[in-house]
Amino acid sequence: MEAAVRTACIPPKRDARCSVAKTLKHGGVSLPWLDQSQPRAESTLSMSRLPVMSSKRVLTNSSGSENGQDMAPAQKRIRKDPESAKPQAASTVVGGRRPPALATRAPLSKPVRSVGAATVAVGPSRGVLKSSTAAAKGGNVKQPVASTAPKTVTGGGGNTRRLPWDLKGKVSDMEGKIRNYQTKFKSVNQENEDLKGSMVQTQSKVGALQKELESQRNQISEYEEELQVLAGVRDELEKVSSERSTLQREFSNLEGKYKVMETLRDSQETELQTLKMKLSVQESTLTRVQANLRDREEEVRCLKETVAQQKDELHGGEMERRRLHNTIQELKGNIRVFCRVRPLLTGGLTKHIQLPACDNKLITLAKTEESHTGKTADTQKNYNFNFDRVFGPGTSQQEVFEEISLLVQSALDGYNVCCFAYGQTGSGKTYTMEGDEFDDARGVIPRAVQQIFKAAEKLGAQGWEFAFTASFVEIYNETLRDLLYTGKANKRPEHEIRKSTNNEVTITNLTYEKVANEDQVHGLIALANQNRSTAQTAQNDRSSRSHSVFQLDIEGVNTGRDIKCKSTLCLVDLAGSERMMKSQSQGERFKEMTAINGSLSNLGIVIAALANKESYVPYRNSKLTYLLQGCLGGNSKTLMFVNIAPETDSFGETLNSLRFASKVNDCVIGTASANRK
Ligand SMILES: Nc1ncnc2c1ncn2[C@@H]1O[C@H](COP(=O)(O)OP(=O)(O)OP(=O)(O)O)[C@@H](O)[C@H]1O
Repeated sequence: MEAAVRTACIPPKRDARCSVAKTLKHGGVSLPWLDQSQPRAESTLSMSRLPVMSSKRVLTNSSGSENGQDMAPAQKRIRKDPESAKPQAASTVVGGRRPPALATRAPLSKPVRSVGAATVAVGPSRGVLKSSTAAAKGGNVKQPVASTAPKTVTGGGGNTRRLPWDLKGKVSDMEGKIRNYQTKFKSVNQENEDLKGSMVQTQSKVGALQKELESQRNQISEYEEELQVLAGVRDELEKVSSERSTLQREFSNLEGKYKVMETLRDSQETELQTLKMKLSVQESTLTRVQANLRDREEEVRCLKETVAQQKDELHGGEMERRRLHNTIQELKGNIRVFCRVRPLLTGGLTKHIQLPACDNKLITLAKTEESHTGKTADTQKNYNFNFDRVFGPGTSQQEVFEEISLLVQSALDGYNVCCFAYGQTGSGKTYTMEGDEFDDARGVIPRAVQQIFKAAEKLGAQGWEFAFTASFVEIYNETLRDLLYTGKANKRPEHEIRKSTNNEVTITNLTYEKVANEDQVHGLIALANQNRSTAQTAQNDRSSRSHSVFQLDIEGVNTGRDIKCKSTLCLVDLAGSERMMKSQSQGERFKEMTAINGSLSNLGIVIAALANKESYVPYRNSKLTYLLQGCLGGNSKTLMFVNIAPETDSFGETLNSLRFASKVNDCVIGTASANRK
């Protein structure tokens, strides 16, 4: 019933406000909260209810939710900017648009009718509603409703209305309402003050909270910094941890190695012990050996003394050998002649000639002479020649060399030695001097060279050192030609024989090749043969018409005994000695034969002059004698091979050669003396 009365007394908000305003204007009563000229009162009213409504209700409607979370942002906005919230609320009310909105939104929360007359004043705020309700409960709201009951008319819907004429009643109602509103206004003001107070408190709390928040933020930033530091520390720790694990792995590896090393050390210690034992055994052995060694050293010292004595004796023996050797050579004569008969090459013997009878030193050349008259029998004429040695046709190269090897030995003892082969063309001069390349057929030159180097090596043990220089020269038509020349043919130099102040004969521009062994000499002989064959191609059979002279200069030094020796081994293959008449030479050949015969007859003249001890020896009459001057003089040992051919048609030349050789053989060229210092 009371609710019904309250509902009847409360008009729709807008209508009621307008009707009250009209009534008051008409009645001359001034209501400050309705007057447009009193914005302060309305503003105050608005502040008391609208901010709450606008913040809470609007948020509720817009989101459709009333929970605290949705409200929180709005509340925060109000707290942050409370001043800005006031005009908003005020403008909402002043614009006069808020009430319809409230009326429209009212059904979303609670039915308007349940609020009763307090709906306009309270609005949707629960706090205000509670206050209004509390005010109503206080009895202020209910008062004007019951006093005019007799003068009200109840409509079909149950509402009570005053009769139109009951103005007093209406005024009374309005006054009741005014009182009611004033009471509400007061309570709202009070509530507003309370809210202000609480807002100030809240603001101070907010400030405190902000400070606290700031300090919290600072602390957070400190914590963050600390966190960063700690993150760094954590990284460091992680690094250290990984390093630690690496170190642990290395450590475990090292442990493994250490164990292996320990095992190795143990085995080596064992080995060391064994070695120590062996060492002690060895040391005792060494002591014994050292004692033995001292004994042996003493023995060696004694032996060395003996060796030295024996060396002295050997040297004395060597000197004695040389002296005796020289004596023998002197007894044999310083110029000796060997005759060698070449074997028959082609045909057999004719009935008119016999092979020369050879008997060591005798050769008999026999010739059967036919009786021209026919009355007497054919007569045989023998030509006997004595030489130092006669080699028959069957004599080997080795046998021939054995006879002259003593002479070759003299070259190492410091004597000049000259060996030359004389004879007609084809009699075997080259065969005797050079021979064939096969071992058995090797001639005097290769065998002499071999002997020289072997003997030099043996003498090396007695302190001798030898140096050898080889040269090979050809004399053709009284012209010298270097057989060891290796340059261009058109640039061959000319050569002259020179004699130094110490009577040494040299040839200008000649190749003097230092040789140290037998093979090198063989190489030079091969080169000389090549040079001779080249010349021979240009001029047929030239070698037969030229003299070839191989010279080996020997220098020996015995430093220990301060002895030096110097000598020349001269080996000569003479040109063919056939007579000019037989050859019936003409032109170039005549010139050749003239040169050959001139040099060969001059050789005979020189030998004869030496034999006769003539004051003048015509060495310079031919290149051959000039070149061989050192080897033909008093300080030399000379050997002449006279080579003869056994054929019938060579009889005359053979006889001629034997006669020439016989003259040489009769010469006694004085006593040779060794060239020693
Ligand atoms: N003792 C010998 N035993 C075998 N063969 C020989 C003997 N002597 C010479 N001959 C041979 O006789 C030939 C002529 O000999 P060689 O050429 O030595 O004569 P040469 O006197 O040097 O002639 P040239 O004056 O023309 O040089 C050669 O074929 C050679 O091999």
